[in-house]
Amino acid sequence: MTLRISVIGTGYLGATHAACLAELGFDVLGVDRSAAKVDALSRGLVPFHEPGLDELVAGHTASGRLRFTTDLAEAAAFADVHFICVGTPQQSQGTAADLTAVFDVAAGLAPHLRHSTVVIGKSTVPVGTAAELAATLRARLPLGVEAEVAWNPEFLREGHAVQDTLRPDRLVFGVTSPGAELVLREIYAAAIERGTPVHVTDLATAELAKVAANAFLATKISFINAMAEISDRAGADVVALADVLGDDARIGRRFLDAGIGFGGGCLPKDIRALAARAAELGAPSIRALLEDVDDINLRARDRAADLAAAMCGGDLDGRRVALLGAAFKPLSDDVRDSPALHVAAALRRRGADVRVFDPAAANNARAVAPELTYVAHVDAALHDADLVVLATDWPELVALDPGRAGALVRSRRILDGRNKLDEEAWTAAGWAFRALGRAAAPVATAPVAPAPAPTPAPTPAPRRPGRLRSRAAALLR
Ligand SMILES: NC(=O)C1=CN([C@@H]2O[C@H](COP(=O)(O)OP(=O)(O)OC[C@H]3O[C@@H](n4cnc5c(N)ncnc54)[C@H](O)[C@@H]3O)[C@@H](O)[C@H]2O)C=CC1
Ligand SMILES: O=C(O)[C@H]1O[C@H](OP(=O)(O)OP(=O)(O)OC[C@H]2O[C@@H](n3ccc(=O)[nH]c3=O)[C@H](O)[C@@H]2O)[C@H](O)[C@@H](O)[C@@H]1O
Repeated sequence: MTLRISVIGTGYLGATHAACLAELGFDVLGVDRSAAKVDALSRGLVPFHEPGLDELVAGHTASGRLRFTTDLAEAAAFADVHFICVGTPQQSQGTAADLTAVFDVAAGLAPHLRHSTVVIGKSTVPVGTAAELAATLRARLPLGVEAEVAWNPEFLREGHAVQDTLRPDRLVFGVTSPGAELVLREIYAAAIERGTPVHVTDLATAELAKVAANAFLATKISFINAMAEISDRAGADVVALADVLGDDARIGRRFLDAGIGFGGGCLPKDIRALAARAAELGAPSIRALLEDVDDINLRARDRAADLAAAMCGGDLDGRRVALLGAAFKPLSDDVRDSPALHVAAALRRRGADVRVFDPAAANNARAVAPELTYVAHVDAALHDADLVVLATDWPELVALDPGRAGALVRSRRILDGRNKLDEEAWTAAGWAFRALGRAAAPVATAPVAPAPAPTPAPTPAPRRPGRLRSRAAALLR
């Protein structure tokens, strides 16, 4: 018999997870407290932008394998296994995670359960949450019914969510019994058969592995942004530097793109939540590290605003700025803690007339930053601009033609906030080009000590020079 699964919380994570479970052949019921979301999803419509998800949701709602409801009692009656995928945002007062939704779900589900089950947490939570959740469930279960809690953190990236869910690079099963492990192995049988590594851990390790992964990624980005800062001071090029680092297989090139830094619904809140949890647990080292990571990240946004002002002669008042991108990353309409919108707001505060274009995120951006001006086409943003800022590296924005763009603007100035544009092509088309960490050769502020007189090179043993060697020799003569 096919396993019947409920997925509680159908946002970016839950809607994707539910649709992919249906794709894998399970009968799935998605649950959300938002009636509007449930209504849209039930009609086969995905209320956010995620490549490939529309087809899955439309197909499986039509076939009846994927349904949605607002009713936890219906989920309790329907499913053998329940996934918790609700939001765990940053608390409105403070930096810790707000776990209200996770505990509300447990408290709301438990009294309706009529047969023993596994409740699998997928939301990102502070270490220790799963154990507390198990106690919350136990306290509300009907007599004779058992519910085991397992933790199965999710590592998908927005913009690649379907592919990451169907073909994960690793699976983490935080369990307290072999039975829960068996259930998880059945759910992920297709990926396991393909050879996906499975890490079976205790609950705490599973919870912590998730936030550690996000903390490491955030640290990598802030590390390269810190190097961008010193590169600007020293007249070095952070992109070339990242290429050098990236060729070391121990380091790797990914997540070393310097620019206006990381944002989104996860990395920023997850490092803050981990720092807060570390403080509670008396683990000061990770807390100190992550506070610095956060500071460096936010400073990158300010440095972009400073550079924009410097490019306009120090004063943005009355300048028209084309801000390209509003989403926190390309291929997404998510604007949660978006660096692009943060920079846009900073430029506006300095008096600039900012016109924002984004291929998918304008509506969401308008809802959180209604004071900005949004335009429906990139040309409308470029028209008469004194400065262009690339803030989100959407492929179509990275591929903009500098010649065509140059015909639309008032002044050919461009700030590449993502270090993704082809500098040579833009400068060849007459643009003043700047990017964070790629100083147009200022500034060694401290005097550099004079180099010691060279010791004479030993006379080389005579031998026939190769072609390259003789060219070098010619250059040196
Ligand atoms: N967005 C992503 O790429 C990933 C997110 N995560 C984690 O997954 C969790 C969810 O994140 P997102 O999907 O991005 O958030 P989201 O805000 O898009 O979705 C959360 C959903 O939960 C629903 N919800 C809230 N309280 C509820 C309740 N009491 N009962 C039923 N539904 C409720 C909301 O209406 C919303 O639809 C977070 O812990 C996040 O850190 C983990 C990996 C990837
Ligand atoms: O927990 C989560 O929700 C997810 O958070 C991130 O995924 P996501 O937020 O979708 O986006 P990323 O691709 O990680 O990018 C995050 C931010 O970092 C920025 N970034 C990324 C890479 C880089 O080199 N430089 C850089 O500034 C991006 O522009 C973006 O603003 C993680 O990559 C996922 O593994 C994780 O599951």
